[in-house]
Formats: sequence, structure tokens, C-alpha cells
Amino acid sequence: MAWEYRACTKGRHQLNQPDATSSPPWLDAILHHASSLAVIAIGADAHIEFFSPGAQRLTGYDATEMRGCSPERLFAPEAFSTWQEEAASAVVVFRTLAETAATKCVPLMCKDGSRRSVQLSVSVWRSADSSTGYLIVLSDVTAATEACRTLARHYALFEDGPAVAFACASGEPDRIEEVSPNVWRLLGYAPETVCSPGWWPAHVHPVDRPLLAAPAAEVPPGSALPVRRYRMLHADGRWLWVAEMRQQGGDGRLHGYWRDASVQVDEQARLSKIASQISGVLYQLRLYPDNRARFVYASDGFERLYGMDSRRLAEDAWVLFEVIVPEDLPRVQASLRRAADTLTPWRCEYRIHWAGGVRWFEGFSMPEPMGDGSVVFHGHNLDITDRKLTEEALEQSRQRLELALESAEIGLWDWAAANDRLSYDNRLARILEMPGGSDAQGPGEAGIDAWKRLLHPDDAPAVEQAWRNHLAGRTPLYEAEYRLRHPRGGWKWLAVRGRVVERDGAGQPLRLIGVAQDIGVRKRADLALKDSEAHFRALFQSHHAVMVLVDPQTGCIVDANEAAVAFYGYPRARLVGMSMSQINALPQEELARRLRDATAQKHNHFVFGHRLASGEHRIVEVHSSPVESGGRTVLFSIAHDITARHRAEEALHTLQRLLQAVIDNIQAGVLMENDLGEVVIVNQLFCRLFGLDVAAESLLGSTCADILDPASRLFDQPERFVQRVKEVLAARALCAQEEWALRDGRTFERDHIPVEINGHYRGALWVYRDITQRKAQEMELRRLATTDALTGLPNRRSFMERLAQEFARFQRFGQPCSVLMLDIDHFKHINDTYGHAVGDLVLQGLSTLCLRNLRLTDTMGRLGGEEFAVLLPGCDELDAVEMAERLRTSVMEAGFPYQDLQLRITVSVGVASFEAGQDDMDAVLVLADKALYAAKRAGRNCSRVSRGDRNREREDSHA
Ligand SMILES: Nc1nc2c(ncn2[C@@H]2O[C@H](COP(=O)(O)OP(=O)(O)OP(=O)(O)O)[C@@H](O)[C@H]2O)c(=O)[nH]1
Repeated sequence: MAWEYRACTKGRHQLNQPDATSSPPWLDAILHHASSLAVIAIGADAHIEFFSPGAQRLTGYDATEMRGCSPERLFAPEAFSTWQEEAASAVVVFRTLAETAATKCVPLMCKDGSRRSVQLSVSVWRSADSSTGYLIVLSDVTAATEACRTLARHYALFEDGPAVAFACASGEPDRIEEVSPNVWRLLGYAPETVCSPGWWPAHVHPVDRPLLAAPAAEVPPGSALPVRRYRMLHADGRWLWVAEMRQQGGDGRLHGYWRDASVQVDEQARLSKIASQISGVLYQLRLYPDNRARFVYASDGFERLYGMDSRRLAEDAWVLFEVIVPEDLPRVQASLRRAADTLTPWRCEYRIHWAGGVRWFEGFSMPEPMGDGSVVFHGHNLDITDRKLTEEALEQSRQRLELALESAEIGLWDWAAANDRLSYDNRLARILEMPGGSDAQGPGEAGIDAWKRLLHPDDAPAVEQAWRNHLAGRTPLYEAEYRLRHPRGGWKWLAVRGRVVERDGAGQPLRLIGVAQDIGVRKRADLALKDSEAHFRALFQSHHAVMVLVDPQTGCIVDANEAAVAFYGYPRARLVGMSMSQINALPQEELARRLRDATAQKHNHFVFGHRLASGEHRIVEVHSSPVESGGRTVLFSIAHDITARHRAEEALHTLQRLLQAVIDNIQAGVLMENDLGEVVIVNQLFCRLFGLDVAAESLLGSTCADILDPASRLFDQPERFVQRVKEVLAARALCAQEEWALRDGRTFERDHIPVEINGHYRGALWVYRDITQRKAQEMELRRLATTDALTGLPNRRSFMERLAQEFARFQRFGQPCSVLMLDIDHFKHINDTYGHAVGDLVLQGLSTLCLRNLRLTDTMGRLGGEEFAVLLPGCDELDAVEMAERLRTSVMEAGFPYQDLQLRITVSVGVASFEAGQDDMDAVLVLADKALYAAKRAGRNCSRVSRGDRNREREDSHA
């Protein structure tokens, strides 16, 4: 059969069958190989005429088997009835479809009984004989239908479910690329609107937008982002809280969903409100078996309370423990662990370091076991710092009160009217030495009457009166001081105060409480005070010192003792009441100022001039202090007459000035050091002597050692000077007129005078005098005293001293020594001839000539007139004779010029030597003189020797 296929308009196809047995080869190929294309041709008789291979594969029926069969066999009965009521047969359906060019999805009944979904499209075809049939094309859409169904189910799920699914564009987390249709239900927008560029950021609440700037694109595949809550603008204009979850999808895009979070946000807000209403913070702490801990929930104030980031605590709750005070930490950890183990409530008070200080917290928590072995604590933490401080303050107050009561020995008592019982505490029991205890009763007594029986009879009426007055409400306090009989005998003084604290409806007292204090000491002190006042009065009156009490307000004397009456000379009655201005010489205003100063205790020591009744003026030293007397302040003044002392002081002052003038003007450098070596007196001359270019006053107070060191360098022997100062000071001995040579040629004379007052060493006075001039004068005098004025030779006295020295040396060491006596021959003739002055010149010339011939060790002296003596140490007799001859010859040969003359003279010489056995030096002079006489006698111009008896006195002649 041949088929002719023509495309027709209006959805109609035409398959011509020129020959039912033949068909074009390409059509066969198509029908055979297009396996998914099932084609069925139905003839005009509504039976299958053609059943393509694809149809065979789709239905499982063979073509031969189906040819001639009704096509309804292939479809389930309800396949068409559900679509069209009147579609009683498939043919009617086919016709309709063909006419409308529609397709229909219908269930297909396969040969094996299974059902498949097929897409049915129908065309009308007309055969060669012009009969009309239908060409049915079936497409297997079972899988697609199933997928659609699934999708529909999913959509239905979304459609009905609360979540709106969305997917972001790849790499653009802010751009929604796809969204489930139910977005209109959540936000009121069509999906296409939501997917338009820039929609999402523009519809997030501006306040929440900065919080959403998370790097969502960097999330690894499969991992989810934390759920975020934010507000989105609903199409109706309101802001809707949504919870958003995103996760990285396998396609590289972010997938997520939004959910209406209004309820949760409202709930959370409500919870926060509740949490904010209650003091403290709420939390859920989860402890894991592996010792991890994290805060699952923490109310708003948590961060503020602990000063910690709640996100950090949500990751690791243990960081909170870092701020707990170390001493409290073990207790907190142990109690928490115990509560977790025993699942019992946790309650703990602990401190945390907070903002530079420490705060107290109270934690209360209920543990709840979880399925994974962890425990969740539902807890409440409260800042109890204020409570703790209050408690501490309360405790301190209690302790202070206790201490105060204890130290003041104050006991408490309590009277109950109902049973008329008086109870007292331990302290009061101790005070009264009664059996102690707050409930204890008096010994053998019960009730207030028993107590009253212990009262001292003298005090009982007043106590009773005070008690009744207070119970009757006439006094605000019950106060009394009374004596109570002591168990050991004697009386105990008590001060008692109390107050009714409870009354019945009729105003009758029900309870009275109070305190009692042992005032024995005070009472004794009062007595002692009375005694002491009496003593003071007696002392005041009888004291020999002048005492007055002055009213500082009026300046009047309010009391005066006998000594004052005697001193001022006024009758007592006049003195008391007299104004001090009548006595004191100060101007009235000045006196008032002094009285004010004394009252304010600015000054209490004054020196005044007081006028006596006799008109005499006295200097008084007044000590004035405020005292309480008779409920007012008066000045208690003691006056001492210091007129004599004042005069003595003035005299002393004058003396001091005089002394200073003396020291300043004395012609010596004066320095006094005290026993500590400090300068207490020094004058300017001292500074001048020692070259100190300072004012003398500036040295006062400095140590002498400081002055001594530089001063010592002025002396020839500095070390010796310093040493000597020390020696002298140590010896505390008077040393006068020590002479000290200075390097500059001056000589100082120094006195050291140790100063003792009343047998006590007070220091040393050093007096330095510059004696340089005096020393020079002395030297000159000395020189004049020992030198012959005419010849400059040693005079007789000086020669004799020199002779004595040599005689001593001879006696000690036996050293030889000789003496020459030399006398000018006929000198009188020279004088007489040429005059005395020429004689003087001759004498001088002779001296010069002889000295020229003598040794340095020899001494030539003029003994008087024209008589000379020569001392020759180390010369024995022979040497002396030789020297005598040398001198004689020299003189003889010399000429002494006078005008144009040469005067010639000769000398006679006597020689004598020290001899052993001589007892005095005069002997040698006598011998020499004797020898001289011998030389004169021998005719002059010669020398002679004379010896003592032991040496067979004789005279040797020479020349
Ligand atoms: N010019 C002078 N004459 C003096 C000085 N002292 C004594 N004469 C004199 O010395 C003389 C000593 O005389 P006489 O004692 O008689 O001795 P003489 O004349 O030297 O005779 P002979 O000693 O016997 O040789 C007297 O005329 C004295 O006046 C003096 O200081 N100057």
C-alpha cells in the first residue's frame, strides 16, 4: 500500500495511500527508525489500519495484531471521558482534536498492562478513495509527565509551604536570578519582579542593609551561611522580617530561601522585653561531654553585663571564665560541674573583673540533659554588686555597732508588758555580773518589780517617775541614771535609756526596749572632776603666781587670786570686774586684738607693760589660754613680773653690744669656736689677717676646720701649725703668745684661751696679733744691746755671752779655746793730738783691720775704750800667740789715713787659753788681761802669754 503524505493547512495532514500495500521508501525508513514516533492510522471504519514500528515498541502490540482493532483498546476508558463528557468514543475525540489541531496527553494501556503517558496529536487523512480516516501520532511523555507531576508536587509544596526558594546569579550574591512563585505570597511580588536586576538590595531595609554585606560569594560549595534576619519591603508597603538561609549550590550559585520571621522576631522582641524587665540576664549554656561549652542564647544585656562579645561567647563560653576573679573561679567551675553531673540546680555567687573594678554576680541555672550527652543550663545571672555592697556595709555597720556597744559596754534590755518580764543580753548580764543570756532573768527575780528592788533607795523615786512618765507617753524617752545593787555587794552605776516600741489599741505600752551603760567610770570621773575643781580652786587662790580670769568679750577680770590682788595693789572687790585696759599699757584696740588671739589660741605668750595701783609700771610675761568656766570661755592668764629680768636682759643686751664693739675694734684677730668646733664669734680683723675676703658674719656657724685648712697654707710650717692647733685644742690648755712665722714675712702671735663656764668646756677663743713690726723693733733693740755702736763689734756683754758658750763647750768636750786682750798703745796721744773724732776713726779702722785677719768662727769684741778682746775657738796657746802676732804686726804695718797723713799705731796683746781645771770663764780673761799688762810693761807693741797656776804661770814674751 502506498502512502501519500501532504502537509495541509489548519493542522490537517493528509496521508494519501495510492496503494495500500506500497509506501514511499523514505516514509518506511522514517516510520521504522523514528523509534519515538508512534504513528497509528485509523480508517473510516474507525479501525486501525496502520500501526507503525514506533507504535509497536511503545505499546508492546504487534502491528498485525492491532490492525483492524479499535484504537480504544489502547487507551484507558477514563482517558477521554474526563476530558469531554460526550466523548464516548475515541473516534469522537480524534475528530475533535483533528479539527482543533490540539494535542492531548492521555494514558496509554500497554500490552503488558502498564500505563504510559502519551501526547496525542491527530490529523485527518483522506485515502485515495476519498474516505476519511485519522492519523494519530503518539509521543511518549511518561517521563516528562512524571517530572511535571513531581515538579507540580514540589511547586505545590512551595506554594503551600512557608519558604520562598531563590537562587542568586553566579558570583552575584545580591542578584536574585530565580525565585519560587510563592514569593508573591510572602512579599507580594511576581517572581519576574524579584528577579529583575538590583531588586533585592533595593528592597532590604536601609538599617539592615549594612549588616548583610557578608562575602557570600566566597562560601565553599555545600556549606551554609548563618541564618540572617532582616526586613524586606512588602509590595503593600510594610516591612516584613524574613529569615534568610543561603548555601553554596553545586552549580556555583548561591541557593537560599526566605521565610517569614515576623513571628520569631516578635517572639524574640517579647522575650527581650521580658528579659529586659527582669533584672539580670537570661541565657542558655550548653556543656558538651568533650568539655566544650557555648552560650546557645544570651539576652540583650549579656554583653553589657560581662563586657564580652556575645558572638564570642556563642562559640566558646569558657572565655567568660577568664574574667571571673581567680579566687572564685575554682568554686564556680566545681559547682557548675557538680550541677551538670547531678542535674541539680546551680546557684553560685562570684565576682568578675569589670571595667577596672570588681562586681558581684549571682548565677542561678537549671540543668537539662540533652540526647547527645550535653547539658543545657537555663539560667539567670544577676548583678548583685549593690546588694553585696549593702550587705557588706550592713555587716560593717553591724560590726561597728557591735564594737561600739562592746567598747562602750552598752547592754540591751527588753521589757514585755504582757508578762512583765525584763530580758537582757549577755553584755548587760556581764556588766551586772548576773547570769548571762538574752533570755536570762535576774538572779532569783522575775519581772520589772524584781529589777526595781535592786535599785538604790535614793535613786528609786526618780527612776520610778521617769518610767511612769514615759509609759504614759509624757516623755519621748525613758532616761535615768541610777545605782543597782551588785550581786557581790556595793552598787553599780548605770545610765539607762529606752523607748516604747509597741502599744495596744488603747495606747497601753506592750513593749519597751532600751540600752544600759555602765557609767561607774564616768561617775567616778565626775567625782574626781569635782575634787579636781576644788583642788584647782585652792591652787588658784593660793598660788604665788599672779593669776586672773579674763572675759575675752568684755576684757574684764572675772576672777583673780590673792597673788594678783597683792601684785596689782587693788582691793579684790575692785580688781574683779576691772577692765584689763586699766592695767595694760597697750592701746585698747591692740589689747582687744591680743585677747582675741589668745582666745583663738593663735598666741598665748605675751609681754605686756602693766600699771599697778601705786602707779608703778612693771613688765609682765603673761601666759593666757582659753578655758571653759561656768559654761563660757574665759582666758586663764598667769602673769610673771619680769621687770628685773627685763632690765637684766637689757643690760645683757647692752653688754653684748659692747662686747661686739670690743671684738670689732680690738687690734687682734679674734675667733671663738664652740665645743662643736663651730665659729660663734669672729671679727673682721681676723678675716683681714688671714686674707679672707668675706664679711666676718658669714663665717658664723661654719666649722673652724674649714677655715683652718686654707689659713694654714699662709704659715711657714703649715703641718706644724695644724698639728699645734689640734694639740692645743685637745689639751684645752691656755697657750699665750705663741709666735708663728708666715711665708710673706709676717709674724703672728697667737693666744689660745679655753673657755669654761660653770666648769663646763664651752669652746676656745683664738686671738691672733700681727707682731711683725714689734719683732723688727725687738731685733733692732737686741742688736743695739749687744753691739758696740762705734765699731759694730759685739760689746762686752755680747762678747761675754759668746765666751760663756765656748767655755761651756770646752768644759763638755775639752775643745781648746784661747782669748786675746788687745789694747792700743798710747791712744791718748792720738786723741790728744788729732782729736777724739780721729781717735774714733782709728778705733773703727783697727776693728776692720783685725776682723779681716780673723776667721769666721772667731769673735772680736770691744770691751771698752780702746781695749778689745778676741775669742779664738779651737785655738790652743800656740795658735793664739800666732794670731796675736799676726794682728799686732798687721796693725803696726797698717797706716790709718787722716787727711793727708797715715797715722801709725801699735797694739799690745795679752794671750791666755782655757785650761783644764778652770772653774769659771773669768779666769781666762784675768790671765789675758794679766798678759796684756805684761806686754805693756814690756814696752808695748808686743804680745805676752799668761797661764794659770797649774800650768806654772808664766809669761812668754813675743816680739
Ligand atoms: N777717741 C776716743 N778715745 C777714747 C775712747 N775711749 C777711751 N778713749 C781714750 O783712750 C785713752 C786711754 O788712755 P790711757 O788709759 O791713758 O792709755 P794710753 O794712752 O793708751 O796709754 P797705754 O795704754 O798706757 O799705752 C784716753 O785718753 C781715753 O780718753 C773712745 O771711744 N774714743
